[in-house]
Amino acid sequence: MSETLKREAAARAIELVEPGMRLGLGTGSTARHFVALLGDRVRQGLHVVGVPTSEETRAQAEAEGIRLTTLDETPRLDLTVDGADELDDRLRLIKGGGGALLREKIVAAASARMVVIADASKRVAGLGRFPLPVEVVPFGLAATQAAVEKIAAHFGSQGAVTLRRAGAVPFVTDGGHYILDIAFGVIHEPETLATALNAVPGVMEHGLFIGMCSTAFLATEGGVVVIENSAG
Ligand SMILES: O=C[C@H](O)[C@H](O)[C@H](O)COP(=O)(O)O
Repeated sequence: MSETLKREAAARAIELVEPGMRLGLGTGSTARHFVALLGDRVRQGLHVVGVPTSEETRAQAEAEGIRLTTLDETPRLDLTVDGADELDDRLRLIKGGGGALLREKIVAAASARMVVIADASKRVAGLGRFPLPVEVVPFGLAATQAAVEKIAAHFGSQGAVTLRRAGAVPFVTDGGHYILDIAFGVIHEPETLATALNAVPGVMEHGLFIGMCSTAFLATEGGVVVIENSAG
């Protein structure tokens, strides 16, 4: 996706921001455009407060001069704007390609509204083309991975469950956890899979965001397509 299209999707989401709003600030290359545009608005005098979903976004938002808060100080947010790795027509999402899924999900759950910004290539008929990230605690990794592999096989995974790496060492999330990426191909029952993964000791969170997103702005060469989901 070109940076221009990412920015167009972000610009549509900026139109939803109103003075005084409490915002969740997403993570990734598309959310980065939203934070940059928000910084422009703040410099023009807009008063909002934001909760970043990663240390990367925190650093960007601070550099942009956006006032930040925490969910401890501000437990309810008005709007979260974030990217996604995949979404279907019911606005079920896969997130976590950048490893920020745990904070992203906590922030989205604390928000009255979650809006996804992405390009149309992220839209799929069925989730699972993008490997599903599962965040796990380092303690007991082999046992947790074995349990996740069993679930992956039960739910039709045709591929591997892979420990995400950053060079020679495991990738470590902002929360100090590891990521297992499950190659599915197609996930036939995302809701049931989500429940099964949530039940594994050692699994902190997974990248299936179901029933959380209410609106998506998908940028195409021909303009921004809007998908709404009243259940989100
Ligand atoms: O952990 C990362 C997040 O879930 C991102 O929002 C997701 O990976 C999409 O990122 P991008 O906008 O760079 O494609």
